Amino acid sequence: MSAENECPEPKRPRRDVALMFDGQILHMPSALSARDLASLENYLESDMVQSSLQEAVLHDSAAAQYKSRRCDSAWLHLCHMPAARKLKHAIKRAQDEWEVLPRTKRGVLRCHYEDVQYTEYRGDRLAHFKQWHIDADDDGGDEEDKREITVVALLTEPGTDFEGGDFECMVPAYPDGIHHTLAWHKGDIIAFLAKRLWHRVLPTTAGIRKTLVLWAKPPFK
Ligand SMILES: O=C(O)CCC(=O)C(=O)O
Ligand SMILES: [Fe+2]
Repeated sequence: MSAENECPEPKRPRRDVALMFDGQILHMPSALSARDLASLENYLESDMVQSSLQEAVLHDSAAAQYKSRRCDSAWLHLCHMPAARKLKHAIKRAQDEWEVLPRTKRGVLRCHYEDVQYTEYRGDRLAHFKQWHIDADDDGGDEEDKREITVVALLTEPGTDFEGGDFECMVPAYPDGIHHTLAWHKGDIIAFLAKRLWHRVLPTTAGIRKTLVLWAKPPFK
């Protein structure tokens, strides 16, 4: 068959990496390829991962306001997955933008990556993280409060794989800022400053919303 007769899958128009919402979110469209997503899907559906999903734990820092959350999470190494490399690449891209983590004299990023948080927001649980929160509190003393950069990868498609589950943010800050809803797609990655961006996830009303979150913090001495 000649190339003209082949019928490739329709591709979404390529979108560029963009700073959004007053520069508080760095949006990286299609950062995960169809192949990355397919291998992740197999792994995330395995008994090993499914049996380690647990009701997500609340962070008790007062300012971070982790008070209202209902979803299932597992902490994963993902070291063998191409997606892990892409998440770290997104952290590096965010560091280039915001310079919040140290670098070596040669300019190489020095940081500690947490394990990856995989979360399922199930429609049948009306799962959510609807409490406005930041991921780390400047004045907090918890290990989580050392987080500087958050990256989130969306693994299922809004409106197709799940309903609801909007990612919302408020800029410049909660409670008096402007309220935005992120328009993003399966395979997109966003990055933001863990101590700065006020955000939340509205209830998923059908299907399953799935995300990976990676946090980077300064290296241990
Ligand atoms: O799943 C998301 O889109 C973000 C989740 C979140 O805000 C968090 O785990 O702190
Ligand atoms: Fe968060």
